[in-house]
Amino acid sequence: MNAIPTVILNDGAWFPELGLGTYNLRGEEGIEAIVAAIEFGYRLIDTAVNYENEREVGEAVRRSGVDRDKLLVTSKIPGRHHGRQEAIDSIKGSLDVLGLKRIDLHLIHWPNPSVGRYLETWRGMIDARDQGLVRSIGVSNFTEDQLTELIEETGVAPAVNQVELHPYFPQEALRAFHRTHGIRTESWSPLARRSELLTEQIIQELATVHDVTPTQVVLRWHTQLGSTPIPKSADPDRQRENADVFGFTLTDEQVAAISALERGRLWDGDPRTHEEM
Ligand SMILES: NC(=O)C1=CN([C@@H]2O[C@H](COP(=O)(O)OP(=O)(O)OC[C@H]3O[C@@H](n4cnc5c(N)ncnc54)[C@H](OP(=O)(O)O)[C@@H]3O)[C@@H](O)[C@H]2O)C=CC1
Ligand SMILES: O=C(O)C(=O)[C@@H](O)[C@H](O)C(=O)CO
Repeated sequence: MNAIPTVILNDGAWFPELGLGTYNLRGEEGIEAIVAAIEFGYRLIDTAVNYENEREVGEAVRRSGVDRDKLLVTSKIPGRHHGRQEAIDSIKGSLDVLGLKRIDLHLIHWPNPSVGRYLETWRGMIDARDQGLVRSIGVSNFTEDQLTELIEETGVAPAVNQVELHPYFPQEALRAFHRTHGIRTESWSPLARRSELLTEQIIQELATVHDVTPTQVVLRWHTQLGSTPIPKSADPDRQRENADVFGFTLTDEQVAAISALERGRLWDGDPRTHEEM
């Protein structure tokens, strides 16, 4: 298997082109699944306070035996912790539960615009970075307008915006905005949560053409768009399959044909209206 390549974020930190989602990976089985992924070469592990599995992620990092500096752990501030001091307290809480000295990338999980505290929260994230509690800071589910506000008010652009992105929802305009501002795109639900996406004719055809699996076609599409997908799998064979996508290249036409599957979000996760606490 080819190693997972890395890119450099706008703050100079390294960042893998593919990582592991951990939503619903909990308990001893969850720890074992995450350790297995690290053994296959995953270096980016995505968690959140609201996944209630930061303990498992921290334990997997320790158990893996891989040098801490070669692993990148992401966690996220939930809506109920919005606010400048609340953000710092939330990060300290995450560090405690993870049992780690540093979080590599911390995100505001959802902007929750009706609460109106994401800008204050962003100021707290900047403080936390300056205090060395986290290495990189970013956001999740932020729109262009919200990103613009953060940048104009603080002069600090998020390193990453983790958003819903898959062939049914390719987010072309938002990705272009990210490119202009040096923000790395990260794709959540990159496999569209194993919906009928994997049986779409174009995906099946390209899998045959490249002698890979449908999942690998989809994940390669993400990386060629310049986004970091974080597929979740509890199964070691599927984890290995998902990470092994750097040995073939889709043509520009093939990338465009996959993007043409666009039809919209998986569920009603529009961050202008959907809020999570
Ligand atoms: N910031 C945010 O608001 C959000 C962030 N996320 C993050 O993104 C991650 C990934 O998104 P998620 O919603 O989990 O969905 P994914 O698109 O990653 O799909 C996960 C599903 O696909 C299955 N699967 C994985 N690999 C394969 C494969 N090779 N072949 C067939 N089926 C496969 C998994 O099953 P199995 O485990 O059995 O393999 C699981 O049912 C989350 O885990 C979380 O970390 C997700 C949603 C919102
Ligand atoms: O997985 C995440 O990070 C989420 O934010 C989820 O809560 C997601 O919004 C979801 O699964 C809702 O059904």
